[in-house]
Amino acid sequence: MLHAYTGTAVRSAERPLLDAGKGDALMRRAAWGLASVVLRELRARGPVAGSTVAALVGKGNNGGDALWALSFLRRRGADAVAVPTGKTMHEVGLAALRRAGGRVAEQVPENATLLIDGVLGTGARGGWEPPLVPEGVAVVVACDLPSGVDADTGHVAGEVIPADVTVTFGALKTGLMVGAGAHAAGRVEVVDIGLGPHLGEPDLSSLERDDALAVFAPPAWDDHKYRRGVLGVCAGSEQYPGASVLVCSSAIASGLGMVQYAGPRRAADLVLAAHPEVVAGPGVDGKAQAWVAGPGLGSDDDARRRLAEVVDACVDGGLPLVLDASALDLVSLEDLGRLRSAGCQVVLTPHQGELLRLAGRLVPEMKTTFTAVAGLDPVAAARGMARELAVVVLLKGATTVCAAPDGRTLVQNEGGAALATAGTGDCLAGLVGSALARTEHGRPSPTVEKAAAAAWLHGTAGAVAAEAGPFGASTLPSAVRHVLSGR
Ligand SMILES: NC(=O)C1=CN([C@@H]2O[C@H](COP(=O)(O)OP(=O)(O)OC[C@H]3O[C@@H](n4cnc5c(N)ncnc54)[C@H](OP(=O)(O)O)[C@@H]3O)[C@@H](O)[C@H]2O)[C@@H](O)CC1
Ligand SMILES: Nc1ncnc2c1ncn2[C@@H]1O[C@H](COP(=O)(O)OP(=O)(O)O)[C@@H](O)[C@H]1O
Repeated sequence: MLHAYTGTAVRSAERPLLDAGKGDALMRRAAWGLASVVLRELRARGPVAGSTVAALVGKGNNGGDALWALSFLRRRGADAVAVPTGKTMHEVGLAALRRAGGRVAEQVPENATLLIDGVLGTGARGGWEPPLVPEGVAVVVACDLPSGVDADTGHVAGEVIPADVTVTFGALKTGLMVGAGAHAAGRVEVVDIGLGPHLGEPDLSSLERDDALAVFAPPAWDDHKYRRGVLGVCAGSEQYPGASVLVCSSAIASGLGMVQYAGPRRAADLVLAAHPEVVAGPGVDGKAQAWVAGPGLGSDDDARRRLAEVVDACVDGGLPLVLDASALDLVSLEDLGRLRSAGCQVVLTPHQGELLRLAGRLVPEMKTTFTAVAGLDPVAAARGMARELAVVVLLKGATTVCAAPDGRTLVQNEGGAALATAGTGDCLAGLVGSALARTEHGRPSPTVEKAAAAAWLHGTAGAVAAEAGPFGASTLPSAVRHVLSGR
């Protein structure tokens, strides 16, 4: 599991070391880490001696890191060129560069093969306008953060130079894990500068492969179908029958004992045609150990009745429930209160539009806040909703944010924009349901972690599917099987 800290927290962690007079040592350690990554990138492309490395240098400490890194690179024989973006540069760093034989230029030289972005780090406020990067630059390495990324949220207020690699100091920053910041950062490498004892609790985390696969573990040798997990699916309608197939297919592909479908004839027939193993009927009676409700349900009286039936079944059995799509427009505060009282784990899986509608209906006093933060700070939006409604919220988007009522938050970035196609959210709902329905043989995982594991599997399957070209949601379940087969 990866852990990230806000830029603010990292700055506070640096404070005792700065107060102890260790600022210069910290900077040199950070810069040496940056130079090491740059050397590796250069060596992968040819000899270091004789190559030209340029750095865009801001006036703060981020620029100081870049200047020191250039000085180390100059001593390895590279032509090291600082390009200031303001009137001043970090004095000690500049002196080090000059001592090493580096130079200062007004523009990035046309023959530069590698560019260090050392303009803004954790001290950035608002946006900036980067200069044009010459075409010959083969690699961009960001110093601490791509300049202009908000280290606390990942929001990019202005423009950004997309990095191939970001070398970040002290700890992963939240801004490198969320939204535009995660997208601009490229591959992220962390350089330890000794902040560990001062960092405290992480702001958020992200599941890695093994964490997610532990949730979707294979059955135990003596499992039977009911012990592996039975998922109830209340999805699809006469108008949107396909959603029922997508939810059931992805759940089956993730490895469950049984999928039970509750819905109208036309949708049930489609499900059975695709998966004769599904147990289908009009109502909720059966052996489900968790339910997914919502995809393709519609908004008519029948949808209301069907959702009410599932909520009753979950309340009666204390069963976990995933509410997605139409169900997010239908569920009431009273429903959520009853589920909570019955001890049910509840996961809401809105995209941004659904989150805003949900806020408007259920927490009108918070609507303005949610509208303000939803786009630029999805973590705050998901956390706010999870806290207000006392449920786990999985907020979909380029970064999927899973937040628990106590604030614990996991973010996943595995999928790409190829996932932005109708019905992939239905597949995700099936995977979240599967994570909640399955019997845990090892250490029990908190609900928020199960939701994040489903997001990891969904995103990774999306990436696998995209390798073969554009795809539709019905392709995802086979990619889910592919991912799980590579355990
Ligand atoms: N502390 C340490 O010992 C260590 C710190 N480390 C490094 O320091 C970095 C933080 O350094 P920092 O605090 O100097 O801030 P930094 O990100 O360089 O930028 C602030 C400068 O830019 C300016 N500015 C702000 N926004 C702007 C905008 N939109 N457009 C244009 N200008 C803008 C702002 O000027 P102002 O507007 O305030 O006059 C200020 O001068 C951190 O990311 C890491 O790389 C490592 O070496 C480890 C040890
Ligand atoms: N730009 C993107 N990058 C990565 N994933 C995305 C992007 N856009 C959408 N997704 C993912 O695609 C899925 C879409 O879900 P949703 O909007 O509910 O679709 P539907 O309701 O049609 O099934 C979500 O899992 C979301 O996180």
